[in-house]
Amino acid sequence: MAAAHLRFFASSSAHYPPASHQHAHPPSTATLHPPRVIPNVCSPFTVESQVKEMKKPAAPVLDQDLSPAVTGGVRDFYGEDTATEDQIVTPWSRNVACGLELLRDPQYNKGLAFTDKEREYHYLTGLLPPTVLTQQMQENRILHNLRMYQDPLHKYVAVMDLQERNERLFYKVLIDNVEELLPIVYTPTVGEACQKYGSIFRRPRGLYISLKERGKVLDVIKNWPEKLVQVIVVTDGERILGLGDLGCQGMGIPVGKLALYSALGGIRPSACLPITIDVGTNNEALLNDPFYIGLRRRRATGEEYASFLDEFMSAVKQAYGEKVFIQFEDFANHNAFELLAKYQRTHLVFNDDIQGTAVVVLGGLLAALKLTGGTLADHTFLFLGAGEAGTGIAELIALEIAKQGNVSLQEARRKIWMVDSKGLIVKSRWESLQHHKKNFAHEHEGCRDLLSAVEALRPSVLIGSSGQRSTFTKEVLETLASYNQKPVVMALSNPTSHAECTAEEAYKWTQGRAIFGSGSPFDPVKLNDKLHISGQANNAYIFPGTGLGVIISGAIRVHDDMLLVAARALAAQVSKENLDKGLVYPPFQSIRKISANIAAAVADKAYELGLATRLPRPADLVGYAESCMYSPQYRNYR
Ligand SMILES: NC(=O)C1=CN([C@@H]2O[C@H](COP(=O)(O)OP(=O)(O)OC[C@H]3O[C@@H](n4cnc5c(N)ncnc54)[C@H](OP(=O)(O)O)[C@@H]3O)[C@@H](O)[C@H]2O)C=CC1
Ligand SMILES: CC(=O)C(=O)O
Ligand SMILES: [Mg+2]
Repeated sequence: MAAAHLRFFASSSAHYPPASHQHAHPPSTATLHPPRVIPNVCSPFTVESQVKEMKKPAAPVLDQDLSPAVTGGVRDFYGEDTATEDQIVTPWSRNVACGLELLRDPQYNKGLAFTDKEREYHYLTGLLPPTVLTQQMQENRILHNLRMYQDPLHKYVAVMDLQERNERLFYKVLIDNVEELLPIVYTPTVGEACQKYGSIFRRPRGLYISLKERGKVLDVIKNWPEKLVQVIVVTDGERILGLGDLGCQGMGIPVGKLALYSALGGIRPSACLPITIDVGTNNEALLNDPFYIGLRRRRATGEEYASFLDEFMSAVKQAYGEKVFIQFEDFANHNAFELLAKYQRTHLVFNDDIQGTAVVVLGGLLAALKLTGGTLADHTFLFLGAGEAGTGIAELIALEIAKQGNVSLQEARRKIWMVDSKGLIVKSRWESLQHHKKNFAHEHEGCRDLLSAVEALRPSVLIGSSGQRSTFTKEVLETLASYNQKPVVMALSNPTSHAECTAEEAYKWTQGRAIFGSGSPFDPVKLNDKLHISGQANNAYIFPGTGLGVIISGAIRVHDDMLLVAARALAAQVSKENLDKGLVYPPFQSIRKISANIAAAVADKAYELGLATRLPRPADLVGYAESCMYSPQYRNYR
């Protein structure tokens, strides 16, 4: 029933029963009402686990349908009410927070925005200076202070501190100033933050699951206080952006991605769980760094790695049910393809680097067709980099060409060429090629480098997914522009220091004719009195809306057709005004609207494919998606 799924998106804080009705459970949204029905007052309940461990695991409850039990009330989520004496449970309890404890709880703290009445009722009088500020005034003050920092890493630390202090204010500031703050909480600054995570570490955020916990992963997951987790972003830290193996310090990425899930896609922060799986690191500098926060051992591989990941994936399902959306992020490609292929049969998984990136690039290319003319099949695509991002994008482009032109996938793939670290991928290299590259090994003479491949193949679209800076050289881009009126150039690699070229280089070396997008943002470029604004070809356009679409429809799997419609939905939101400026992505400013549209398209496809479980299908999916989105406005406390 509609009410059953609406429940998941209402604010949990607004609906807690009074203290006299406390359960032995953490606060749950299970008794929530549809999201539009939000009372003005709530009590700031906090959750505590009083005893860490008892005897042995409670029976897992696999079904995450939180419909009230027959007798009413909250579903026995972890089977704690039905546990026998032999079984161990985690004794969660809940309190009404007040005084300093309330000020230190980021979920409920409002700082100087607590009203006099709230201060009196919640024992805050005297703990705050007398001024009462509005949330907007608080935001203005935060921005004023942030803008005083010159170093982006200082801004990162300040913004993360805000998230630790006052979650709603953090999200309001982020949502209202997304274009200014995205480069701080996300690429490029998050890359530097991960490199220095050990030094800037203040308070832990997210869940660290290390090999030390082998055999006890479910117990570790149960330490996480939120029980209604809907999205997990997990990394093992082996390929963090283009920065390589950062081990346990990769945690900045799941934390950052999930902040975007809430800010850009409207998933409730409490439903988001960042996880880092620490299986060691092969980064010598980190292993020798006294401030390194992870396990000091080399990476587990083979059976040791695979069985640990297996234990993790089963534990997640046991803890949060079948429909928790698990996003793999920044795994090295020797694991990423295999993990996706293996777990997409049994879990609701999504690999952002393979699938999310594919969608954002396809979306940009579909929009670019309005500038270049023709169809996708009229183009020749050349990639520098044939890893997760590169081959993921290539496969989705081929799928779209095949669907549009009613041709076979094999034929569609012939439009696509790839260069890896050993040169052009051609048939003669077949025996030594990794599996994910084989579909793009065509009959052709080998080319040693990108320039000779450009000369030989004369592509119209050049895509960089190599993680290698400055590889789109002057010669490469000039050659591309010598026979293309409007060459499409995407320098996807992150962070900025790893981009294949800068925006300035792309425009300068193509005489301002390039249609350019990059993984990390570049400032507008002025060339011959014309201002060129480039788009950010980053999966941040995609994963928040895709995740929202999956959740609101209760989809049980991610199907390729859901990715195609997400790309088309993104392209459809590029206006004529954007295109006139050379932009093939809509501005991030309207990202929540963009995410709602992507969510609606993904959900619609899930219903059409019979993969959706939340029935009946809402008639107005865009409106429904918007109504489900988290709002960071403060609530009034009684
Ligand atoms: N904008 C966005 O949204 C996204 C951007 N990215 C970025 O893309 C980059 C690559 O990520 P990903 O695909 O996951 O990484 P992978 O490691 O899976 O792939 C990298 C590819 O680049 C190739 N390569 C490395 N060095 C060179 C070189 N000198 N010349 C030619 N090819 C080279 C590798 O070749 P070989 O196979 O021979 O080793 C490999 O095929 C990263 O910087 C990442 O940040 C990733 C996801 C999303
Ligand atoms: C954006 C992203 O996911 C990456 O660079 O890995
Ligand atoms: Mg990534």
